[in-house]
Amino acid sequence: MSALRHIAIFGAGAWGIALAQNFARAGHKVTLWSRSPVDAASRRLPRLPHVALLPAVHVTNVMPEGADDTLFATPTHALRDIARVTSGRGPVIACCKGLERDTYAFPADILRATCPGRDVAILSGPNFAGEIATGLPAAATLAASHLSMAEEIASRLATPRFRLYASDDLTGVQLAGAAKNVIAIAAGIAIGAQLGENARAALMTRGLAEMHRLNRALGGQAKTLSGLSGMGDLILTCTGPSSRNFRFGLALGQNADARALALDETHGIVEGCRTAPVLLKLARRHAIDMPLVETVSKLIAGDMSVTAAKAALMSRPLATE
Ligand SMILES: NC(=O)c1ccc[n+]([C@@H]2O[C@H](COP(=O)([O-])OP(=O)(O)OC[C@H]3O[C@@H](n4cnc5c(N)ncnc54)[C@H](O)[C@@H]3O)[C@@H](O)[C@H]2O)c1
Ligand SMILES: O=P(O)(O)OC[C@H](O)CO
Repeated sequence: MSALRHIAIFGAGAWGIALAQNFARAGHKVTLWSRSPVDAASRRLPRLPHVALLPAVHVTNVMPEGADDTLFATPTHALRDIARVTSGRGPVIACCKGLERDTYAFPADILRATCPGRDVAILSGPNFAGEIATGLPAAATLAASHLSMAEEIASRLATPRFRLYASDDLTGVQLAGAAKNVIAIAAGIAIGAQLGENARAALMTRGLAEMHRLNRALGGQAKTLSGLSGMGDLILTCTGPSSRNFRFGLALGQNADARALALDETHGIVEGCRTAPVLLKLARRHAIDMPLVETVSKLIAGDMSVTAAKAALMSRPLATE
């Protein structure tokens, strides 16, 4: 295992807590930054109240200093504001999955702009926070612009319970992480509306085809979409009932007032809701057809019913694959 490090994590939500526990369990010193005042004595944080923080995790709302590695586990829309006020040395690693609304920027673009001169990386994969927080085994992709950089960071941050696979495909990894949340909403809708398992499998597969089209146009590598951050995360999020994106879709498919649920972040961020319309605009900029992403965007906005969505998708011209 690598030498012990001081790791700063911004965002004390579900993912920040899980990462903190993982690194602390491996012996690293962890500073977990929370934007709200913290009751440090309880060693429990609201998002995962069943998890008692390990002693090596120091929770604070004061900017951490002197960390070897800095990770961001905030929602994507909060990343720019947080990253621009951090300082320090060592790599900055975004662990969020999404696209910024007005700029169409992926997390690595945001970190490049806000943390000039520092190495930038992305951590993404099939990772439910609750499982990692309790020490169950998992794996993810660690991507950077150069493979040697990704390998170096991955070897430092991998732990006995969290394997990291290096990649030099920032584009593919980030596109997959953003898009799978949108497809998971579609999968949830299919199950919620009792359209069946066949429909879910078809949505996942055709969703993956849409991801491939845009990935190609953006310059991402096809093989990335078969990896942990691609297929791996797509499978987990579309089939794992603890996915917030899937659960949001499920509620939408059951005609529940899901939009209110998505906007209420007290139950955790539903990134796919914010991502869907931005992803659609990005695809249009590149003249890429993403009918599934378009349909999910309309359903989220309340501009289409599930019945109309089913009819529209089933009556599209037949195609090859
Ligand atoms: N939960 C998971 O299983 C998981 C796994 C992998 C990746 N992710 C990704 O990690 C990111 C964070 O997810 P999460 O599950 O931790 O969400 P969460 O809703 O549980 O927590 C988000 C945290 O960010 C903080 N935050 C929100 N807005 C902020 C702002 N403007 N400034 C500062 N802090 C702010 C919140 O207070 C909260 O502590 C998302 O992009 C998500 O897709 C989540
Ligand atoms: O709960 P979700 O839908 O945000 O998914 C969490 C992770 O991204 C799964 O890898």
